[in-house]
Amino acid sequence: MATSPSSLVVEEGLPLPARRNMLSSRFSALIHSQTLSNGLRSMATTSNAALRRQAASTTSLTSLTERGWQLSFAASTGSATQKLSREYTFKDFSEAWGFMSRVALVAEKLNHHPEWTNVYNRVSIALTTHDEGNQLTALDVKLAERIEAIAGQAGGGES
Ligand SMILES: C[C@H](O)[C@H](O)[C@H]1CNC2=NC(N)=NC(=O)C2=N1
Repeated sequence: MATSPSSLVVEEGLPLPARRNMLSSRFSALIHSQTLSNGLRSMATTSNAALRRQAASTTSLTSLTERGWQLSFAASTGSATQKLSREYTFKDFSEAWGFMSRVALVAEKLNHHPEWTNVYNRVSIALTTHDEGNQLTALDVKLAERIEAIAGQAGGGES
Protein backbone atom coordinates (compact mmCIF):
# COMPACT_ATOMS: atom_id res chain seq x y z
CA MET A 1 0.00 0.00 0.00
CA ALA A 2 1.42 3.39 -0.93
CA THR A 3 1.41 5.85 1.92
CA SER A 4 0.99 9.44 0.90
CA PRO A 5 3.55 11.75 2.46
CA SER A 6 0.91 13.98 4.02
CA SER A 7 -0.34 11.06 6.10
CA LEU A 8 2.87 11.32 8.12
CA VAL A 9 1.40 14.22 10.02
CA VAL A 10 0.53 12.91 13.46
CA GLU A 11 -2.94 13.78 14.61
CA GLU A 12 -3.16 16.19 17.49
CA GLY A 13 -5.31 15.16 20.44
CA LEU A 14 -4.51 11.46 20.31
CA PRO A 15 -2.79 9.91 23.32
CA LEU A 16 0.98 9.93 22.92
CA PRO A 17 1.42 6.15 22.59
CA ALA A 18 -1.09 6.13 19.74
CA ARG A 19 0.71 9.00 18.04
CA ARG A 20 4.02 7.21 18.43
CA ASN A 21 2.63 4.05 16.89
CA MET A 22 0.98 5.94 14.09
CA LEU A 23 4.11 7.88 13.25
CA SER A 24 6.24 4.77 13.39
CA SER A 25 4.02 2.62 11.22
CA ARG A 26 3.28 5.30 8.63
CA PHE A 27 6.87 6.31 8.34
CA SER A 28 8.15 2.78 7.94
CA ALA A 29 5.48 2.10 5.34
CA LEU A 30 6.65 5.14 3.42
CA ILE A 31 10.35 4.43 3.38
CA HIS A 32 10.48 0.64 3.69
CA SER A 33 13.46 1.04 5.94
CA GLN A 34 14.24 -1.30 8.74
CA THR A 35 16.89 1.04 10.02
CA LEU A 36 14.75 4.12 10.26
CA SER A 37 11.88 2.20 11.75
CA ASN A 38 14.31 0.90 14.37
CA GLY A 39 15.12 4.52 15.09
CA LEU A 40 11.48 5.33 15.41
CA ARG A 41 10.92 2.33 17.65
CA SER A 42 13.63 3.53 19.98
CA MET A 43 11.96 6.91 19.86
CA ALA A 44 8.89 5.29 21.43
CA THR A 45 10.86 4.98 24.64
CA THR A 46 12.21 8.53 24.60
CA SER A 47 10.83 11.67 26.16
CA ASN A 48 7.88 13.63 24.86
CA ALA A 49 10.20 16.48 23.93
CA ALA A 50 12.33 14.10 21.87
CA LEU A 51 9.16 12.73 20.31
CA ARG A 52 8.04 16.21 19.32
CA ARG A 53 11.44 16.92 17.79
CA GLN A 54 11.35 13.66 15.85
CA ALA A 55 7.81 14.31 14.67
CA ALA A 56 8.81 17.77 13.50
CA SER A 57 11.78 16.33 11.62
CA THR A 58 9.59 13.69 10.04
CA THR A 59 7.14 16.30 8.84
CA SER A 60 9.98 18.40 7.41
CA LEU A 61 11.48 15.32 5.79
CA THR A 62 8.17 14.72 4.05
CA SER A 63 8.11 18.25 2.75
CA LEU A 64 11.70 17.86 1.49
CA THR A 65 10.84 14.69 -0.42
CA GLU A 66 7.96 16.61 -2.00
CA ARG A 67 10.52 19.16 -3.18
CA GLY A 68 12.80 16.67 -4.94
CA TRP A 69 14.95 15.26 -2.14
CA GLN A 70 15.32 11.49 -2.02
CA LEU A 71 15.72 9.14 0.90
CA SER A 72 17.98 6.17 0.34
CA PHE A 73 19.25 3.25 2.33
CA ALA A 74 22.32 1.26 1.45
CA ALA A 75 23.05 -1.89 3.37
CA SER A 76 26.66 -2.64 4.11
CA THR A 77 28.41 -4.97 6.53
CA GLY A 78 26.56 -4.76 9.81
CA SER A 79 24.93 -1.40 9.22
CA ALA A 80 22.88 0.60 6.79
CA THR A 81 23.59 4.08 5.54
CA GLN A 82 20.70 6.51 5.36
CA LYS A 83 20.99 9.40 2.99
CA LEU A 84 18.98 12.42 2.01
CA SER A 85 20.08 13.52 -1.44
CA ARG A 86 19.32 15.84 -4.29
CA GLU A 87 20.86 17.12 -7.48
CA TYR A 88 20.65 20.74 -8.59
CA THR A 89 21.34 22.12 -12.06
CA PHE A 90 22.45 25.72 -12.53
CA LYS A 91 22.99 27.95 -15.52
CA ASP A 92 26.73 27.39 -15.58
CA PHE A 93 29.74 26.54 -13.43
CA SER A 94 29.92 29.98 -11.91
CA GLU A 95 26.35 29.74 -10.58
CA ALA A 96 26.97 26.24 -9.27
CA TRP A 97 30.14 27.31 -7.50
CA GLY A 98 28.47 30.39 -5.99
CA PHE A 99 25.75 28.11 -4.59
CA MET A 100 28.35 25.74 -3.15
CA SER A 101 30.18 28.65 -1.50
CA ARG A 102 27.00 29.77 0.24
CA VAL A 103 26.17 26.23 1.33
CA ALA A 104 29.73 25.81 2.64
CA LEU A 105 29.30 28.79 4.96
CA VAL A 106 26.06 27.39 6.36
CA ALA A 107 27.62 23.92 6.75
CA GLU A 108 30.46 25.42 8.79
CA LYS A 109 28.03 27.34 10.96
CA LEU A 110 25.98 24.19 11.64
CA ASN A 111 29.13 22.06 11.92
CA HIS A 112 27.37 19.68 9.58
CA HIS A 113 28.87 19.06 6.17
CA PRO A 114 27.50 17.64 2.93
CA GLU A 115 28.94 14.88 0.80
CA TRP A 116 28.82 16.44 -2.62
CA THR A 117 30.16 16.47 -6.15
CA ASN A 118 30.15 19.15 -8.81
CA VAL A 119 30.31 18.57 -12.56
CA TYR A 120 30.18 21.86 -14.47
CA ASN A 121 26.67 23.21 -13.72
CA ARG A 122 25.45 20.27 -11.64
CA VAL A 123 25.82 19.77 -7.91
CA SER A 124 24.90 16.45 -6.29
CA ILE A 125 24.42 16.51 -2.55
CA ALA A 126 24.02 13.67 -0.06
CA LEU A 127 23.40 14.30 3.62
CA THR A 128 23.86 11.91 6.51
CA THR A 129 25.17 12.18 10.06
CA HIS A 130 28.54 10.46 10.31
CA ASP A 131 28.68 10.85 14.08
CA GLU A 132 25.48 8.80 14.36
CA GLY A 133 26.76 5.93 12.22
CA ASN A 134 25.41 7.43 8.98
CA GLN A 135 21.86 7.79 10.20
CA LEU A 136 19.64 10.71 9.30
CA THR A 137 19.16 13.22 12.09
CA ALA A 138 17.43 16.56 12.53
CA LEU A 139 20.71 18.19 11.48
CA ASP A 140 20.43 16.66 8.01
CA VAL A 141 16.89 17.97 7.70
CA LYS A 142 17.99 21.40 8.88
CA LEU A 143 20.89 21.56 6.45
CA ALA A 144 18.68 20.35 3.56
CA GLU A 145 16.18 23.11 4.30
CA ARG A 146 18.93 25.74 4.36
CA ILE A 147 20.28 24.35 1.06
CA GLU A 148 16.80 24.55 -0.50
CA ALA A 149 16.52 28.19 0.52
CA ILE A 150 19.94 28.98 -0.97
CA ALA A 151 19.16 27.10 -4.19
CA GLY A 152 15.90 29.05 -4.49
CA GLN A 153 17.83 32.31 -4.39
CA ALA A 154 20.55 30.99 -6.72
CA GLY A 155 18.05 29.74 -9.28
CA GLY A 156 18.95 26.07 -8.84
CA GLY A 157 16.52 23.64 -10.36
CA GLU A 158 15.70 20.00 -10.11
CA SER A 159 17.65 17.78 -12.49
C1 LIG B 1 34.29 16.61 14.79
C2 LIG B 1 33.14 17.26 14.10
O1 LIG B 1 32.43 18.06 14.97
C3 LIG B 1 32.17 16.26 13.54
O2 LIG B 1 32.87 15.25 12.84
C4 LIG B 1 31.07 16.86 12.68
C5 LIG B 1 31.55 17.62 11.46
N1 LIG B 1 30.63 17.56 10.36
C6 LIG B 1 29.75 16.58 10.21
N2 LIG B 1 29.04 16.44 9.10
C7 LIG B 1 28.22 15.44 8.91
N3 LIG B 1 27.53 15.32 7.77
N4 LIG B 1 28.04 14.52 9.86
C8 LIG B 1 28.69 14.58 11.03
O3 LIG B 1 28.49 13.71 11.88
C9 LIG B 1 29.58 15.64 11.24
N5 LIG B 1 30.22 15.78 12.36
